[in-house]
Amino acid sequence: MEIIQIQDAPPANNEPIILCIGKFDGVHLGHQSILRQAGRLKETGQSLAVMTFHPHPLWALKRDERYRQCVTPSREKYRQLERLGVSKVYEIEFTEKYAETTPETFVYQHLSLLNIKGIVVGEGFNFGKGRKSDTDLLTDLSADIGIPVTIAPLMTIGGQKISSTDIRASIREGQFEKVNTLLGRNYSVNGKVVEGDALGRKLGFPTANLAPDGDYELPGSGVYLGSVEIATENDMAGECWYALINAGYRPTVNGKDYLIEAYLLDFSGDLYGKSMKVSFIQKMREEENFASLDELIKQMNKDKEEARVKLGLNNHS
Ligand SMILES: Cc1cc2nc3c(=O)[nH]c(=O)nc-3n(C[C@H](O)[C@H](O)[C@H](O)COP(=O)(O)O)c2cc1C
Ligand SMILES: Nc1ncnc2c1ncn2[C@@H]1O[C@H](COP(=O)(O)OP(=O)(O)O)[C@@H](O)[C@H]1O
Repeated sequence: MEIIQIQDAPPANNEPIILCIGKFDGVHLGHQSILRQAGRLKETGQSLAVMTFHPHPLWALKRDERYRQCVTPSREKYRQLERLGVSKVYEIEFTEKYAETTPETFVYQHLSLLNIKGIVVGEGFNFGKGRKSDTDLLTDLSADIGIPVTIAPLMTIGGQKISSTDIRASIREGQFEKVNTLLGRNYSVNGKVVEGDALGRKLGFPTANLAPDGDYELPGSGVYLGSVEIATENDMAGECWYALINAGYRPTVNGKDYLIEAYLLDFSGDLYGKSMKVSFIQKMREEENFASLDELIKQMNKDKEEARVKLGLNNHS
């Protein structure tokens, strides 16, 4: 997949494309349905392209904290888009200056440089400077340069529209049954295994400490059931292990900074420096401040047993 970073107009290109425009944070079920709709419009010889923005406009312009972190920071977003058949991404660096782009400039001067056979956006899509820059205006301006626009209806679950903002809030609350349903896959954080205080192995629970590779919306403190995929040399498709994940501040050992660490069930080996994908399945309990390390170990053993029962693993290791 080709990723083209731009600050305003894209470089002129004659390759015929169907273009989806949006932030696509999370590449959730709603986004997936927009991409599927675009895929259906695609004729032989045409490819699927996405035009997206980074950072989120509401962070860039209003410093609204709810929009700083992402369900899928760029790298993970592009990995998910590629899986869904997208072969080209235009990533617009969203700045205060870019926000001044009028709808007319965006369509007549930017989009016109590409060979767009159709545009697909979700219902409620907004673009360009000014309040009336909605899907109707996009449809009208695009019609002037001969591009049909399809508005994909917003997908709902239980009467509620699927939204990246809600998903981010649910990640903070550790509600992974809900998050994973809305994403259509398990929420995950990618990164490298880094060294910690080397206490885990003394407690009988070595934990691979994660340095995330992007600005992820991170789970609230707690102990989670999940899995860890260890990357092979160049990609993320590697061995997968169930895991107990501790996210938070480790009050028992006076931890300072927020950390995600994973104890891989039935694994032994050296993971330092490897890339891993930590996926969250469900919350098991809150992180607690135990009076002693012995009490922490006792609880971790209970956690392990509970996890094995939940996962249907036999209890011999
Ligand atoms: C299953 C599991 C549950 C944990 N629960 C807690 C907890 O409730 N409170 C806490 O302070 N730390 C908890 N921890 C974190 C440990 O304190 C931490 O793994 C240990 O201090 C080792 O740190 P290290 O990786 O820096 O060596 C938990 C870790 C695991 C693997
Ligand atoms: N089952 C396991 N789960 C996680 N890490 C393991 C496991 N077995 C061995 N390891 C190794 O042990 C390291 C963690 O040991 P630990 O004593 O917690 O040290 P640190 O504080 O540096 O993370 C991991 O980074 C990994 O290399």
